Amino acid sequence: MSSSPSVPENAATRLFTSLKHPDVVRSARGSVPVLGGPTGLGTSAARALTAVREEAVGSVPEIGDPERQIKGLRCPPALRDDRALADRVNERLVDWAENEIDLYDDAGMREKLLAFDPGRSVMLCHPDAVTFEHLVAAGMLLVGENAVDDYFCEEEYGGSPDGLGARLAVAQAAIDPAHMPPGYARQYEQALGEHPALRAMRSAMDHFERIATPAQAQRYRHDVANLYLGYNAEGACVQTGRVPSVWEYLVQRQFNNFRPCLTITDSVGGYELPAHVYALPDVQKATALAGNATTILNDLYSLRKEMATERLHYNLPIVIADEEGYDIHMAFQKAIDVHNELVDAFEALAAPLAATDPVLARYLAGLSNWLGGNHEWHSGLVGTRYAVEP
Ligand SMILES: CC(C)=CCC/C(C)=C(\C)COP(=O)(O)OP(=O)(O)O
Ligand SMILES: [Mg+2]
Repeated sequence: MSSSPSVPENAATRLFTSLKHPDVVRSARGSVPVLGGPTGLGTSAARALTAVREEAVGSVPEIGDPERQIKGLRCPPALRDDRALADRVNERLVDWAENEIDLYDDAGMREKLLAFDPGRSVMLCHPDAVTFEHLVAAGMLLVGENAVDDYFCEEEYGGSPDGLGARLAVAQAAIDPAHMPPGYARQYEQALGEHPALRAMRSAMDHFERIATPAQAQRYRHDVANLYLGYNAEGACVQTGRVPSVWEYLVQRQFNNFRPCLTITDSVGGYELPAHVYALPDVQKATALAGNATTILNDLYSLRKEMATERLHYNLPIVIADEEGYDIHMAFQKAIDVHNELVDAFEALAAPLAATDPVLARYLAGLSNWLGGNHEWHSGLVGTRYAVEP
């Protein structure tokens, strides 16, 4: 059964409401809208996008606990918080992971998944999700992506940098079918069915393809291939014990990035940013800036957890400390500045871009929503998974 989640009234939802033009807001399976030049809607979209940060805090004051947030971090506010909706999504995801995927073979699977709280992540990051099923599809991808990380990259479930590239190529083939003669194809099919992370990604992709157009599904595959390129870069650093320079780390982190989660915003919202608009250099730049900001935010919130491990700590403050000779506290402050510069650059670019095209305005607001939602999700896990100080 599906139902439309409630979305609080604020700057971003006014933006979405103002964009409900029949030519631009269609079901994800509908035809691609033809885009015109700048419109009156576009101009108001740009104003509303800029206003998301300034106005929405006032209209949704109950979201976010300053005590759990990193001081000095500038980020758009989350636009809604609906624990009951998050729980419903979690329930579906746990049922899927336990009964369809058999995701983790240890006894604590349910607790592990609930502690990770993927339902709250997608509820917060996609306040304009068009139906409950769209949120579930986003949640399955999130769980699958983390399963690949757990099983193939991290040590907890046998992951390691050794041989990582070969395993990630097969992981990509779980969402991007390989084509070969039938005799070999049977072995490939069997391999996909035998590994929990591969089963998860394949099933999640099936669900996603029900809410996405072929171009949106292909966008996702491309972003995940880049994610795996980034996992390989991290694996190489861990394997050789080499701390990259700051610029090189930022290059690697642009691939090893939350980007695949952000760029499904239109699919989850039930509309499509056309491929030729998505491909524009400034749209790519805005998307990268948003993805980089929200990924560096993860570095800040997860620093303490990551410093507690034995392996090389792949994290911006660590890299800054190594390059600049700072102590970790100074490096943490500098990494906050990097995050804030990325957010500012995203917003400075997004506002004029939004004025050019109402569908693009909605997509950019969706990226902004993801930044705010992801910040709230991370700070909500402070005390369990994350911390506010190094
Ligand atoms: C969900 C997804 C697409 C993740 C890809 C990128 C990624 C693994 C992160 C941005 C988070 O990195 P990290 O491994 O540091 O995660 P935790 O800090 O352990 O949550
Ligand atoms: Mg981290």
